[in-house]
Amino acid sequence: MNFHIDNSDIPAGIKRPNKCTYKGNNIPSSDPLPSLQIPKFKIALCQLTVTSDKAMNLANARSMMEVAAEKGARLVVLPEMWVCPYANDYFAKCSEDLVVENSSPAFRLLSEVSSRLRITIVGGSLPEWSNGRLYNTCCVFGPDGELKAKHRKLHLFDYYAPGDVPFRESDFFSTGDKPTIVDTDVGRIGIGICHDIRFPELAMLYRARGADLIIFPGAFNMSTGELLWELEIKARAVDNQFFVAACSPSRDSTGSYTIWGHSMVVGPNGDIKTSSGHEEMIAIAEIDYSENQLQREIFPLQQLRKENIYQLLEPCAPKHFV
Ligand SMILES: NC(=O)CC(=O)C(=O)O
Repeated sequence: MNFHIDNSDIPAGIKRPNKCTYKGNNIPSSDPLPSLQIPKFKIALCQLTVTSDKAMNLANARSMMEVAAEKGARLVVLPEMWVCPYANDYFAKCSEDLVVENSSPAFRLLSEVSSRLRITIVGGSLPEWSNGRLYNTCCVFGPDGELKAKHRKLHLFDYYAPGDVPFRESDFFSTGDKPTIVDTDVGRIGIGICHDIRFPELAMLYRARGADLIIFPGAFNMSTGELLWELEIKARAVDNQFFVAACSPSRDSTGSYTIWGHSMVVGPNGDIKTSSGHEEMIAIAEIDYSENQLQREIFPLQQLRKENIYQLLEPCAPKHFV
């Protein structure tokens, strides 16, 4: 299992000095933990109701972020697809070009709110239009209102469960091609979008790069949500011994795709720090990164790894098991 982190997409000011090549058995045994110096802070997950009226969604996001900041949150998170319903009919018509200056109302909103309220915003995701392609994209803004990172969903959600409504994101979106890890005022954060949570290698990569927290804007449906939402969030947290936060739209959002909700923050030992129901609300939790360190002392998993035994070099043929 070889990973190469390319953070060339991250603005120069926040680039890590060295690129890191993670070769499976080469996970640093003691991560750099600059964030231990960061005092406890509050994270707010805004579980918005998304309608077919984009202007209304933007206004609603603005007021929920303002309430979150009033409640003391320094890190505010929005859900996957908060500018339009998570439905094929809306992606192209609600898309925004994030590069052409002033052409993205959502970009302007996130930049303005983050700088005015002096907060870090992980801006959920929106349909991004770029060079003739659509991406499902998350933007991260710092308290100076600057874009710090942009993550394009790496794993598109193509789903065909018998008896359930099929969904093919790949009919509309192109995939991203980079992991996204960003140093912010509230720690080193790895970003994934929804289905990205099902690929543990991505979270492991973020762990190897010293992430304190991973954030997944997401929108699981009623079947996958009930069975897997909490399980996936907890699994990524306990395997990697860091915080994981996942923020969903509320269930009464518009569209044929019914959303599970239950935005949640889970700590490094698997305990739920906050969890919403399925209705519109803001879920707030306190994050203390010393819990990551404590958990790593209680269970020193990194030191026990035996990559020489289970490193994934190639797809396993059955003969490997005899
Ligand atoms: N939005 C998604 O990627 C949906 C998903 O992963 C799910 O399980 O539902």
